[in-house]
Amino acid sequence: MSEFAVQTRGLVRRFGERTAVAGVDLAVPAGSFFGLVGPNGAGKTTTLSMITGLLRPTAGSVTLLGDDVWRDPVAAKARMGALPEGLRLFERLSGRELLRYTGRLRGMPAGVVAARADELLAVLDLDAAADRLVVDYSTGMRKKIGLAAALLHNPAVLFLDEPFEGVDPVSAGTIRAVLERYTRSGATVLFSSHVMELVERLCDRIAVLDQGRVVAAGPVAEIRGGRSLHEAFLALVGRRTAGEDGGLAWLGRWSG
Ligand SMILES: Nc1ncnc2c1ncn2[C@@H]1O[C@H](COP(=O)(O)OP(=O)(O)OP(=O)(O)O)[C@@H](O)[C@H]1O
Repeated sequence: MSEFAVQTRGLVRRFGERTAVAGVDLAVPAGSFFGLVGPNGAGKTTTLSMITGLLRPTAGSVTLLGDDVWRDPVAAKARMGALPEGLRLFERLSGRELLRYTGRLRGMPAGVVAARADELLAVLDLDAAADRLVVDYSTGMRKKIGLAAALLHNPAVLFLDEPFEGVDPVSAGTIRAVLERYTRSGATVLFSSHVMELVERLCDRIAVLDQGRVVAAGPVAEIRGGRSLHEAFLALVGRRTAGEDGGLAWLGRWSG
């Protein structure tokens, strides 16, 4: 088996004239908790979509535990779970029905699905809402049921696009605990986030993307270099703060 859970080589994605991902090489060691960070529009979602087999790369390759995601998608997808950005769920199913349906799509025995669904619903604090329709779920509940669906078949590698966005601190803590438990068992998590404090707390390695390229990658302590990850991030992506150049002079000025 490959020592890398995920490896991308020369990954490129163009949309017409625009190059969203401009040659990304990532090596995610098996068993790591890996963060993909970068400013808005850096190419995180596009990269994750290509890695998870949702968006065909313009060039380059992706392997998952040695299987080529685009040449052998069935083998690769059997070993991955994914919580994509803006995940569309089956709104007219209850949370429990959604998990049962997901299990059937994965070809899992009904008894195993029912038992795992009950456990996931309980651990993710969704048991009271298990029989309510997903359309009535809050943002945090949707992330949690999406995570349950992604974990149901016990994948070796889990991909999460902004799993904490719009999630309150209680649900974020629950999600974090489940992910930590999952990586302790030897699984790999690759997730994208803007929340540097969380990335710093959870990840052992990160890659920083900017304008479709990896501008830094490695162990968190190395990237931080004695600073907070937030400071290191700002230094790497080199953005000035909006309004510092004298724009918005009219804002907050009232007369009369
Ligand atoms: N379907 C598309 N068609 C055209 N351009 C796209 C498409 N998807 C993404 N892009 C462009 O590709 C670039 C990277 O977008 P992407 O969503 O991957 O960034 P991101 O790092 O995930 O950003 P965010 O943090 O805001 O979610 C952006 O310039 C975006 O406008």
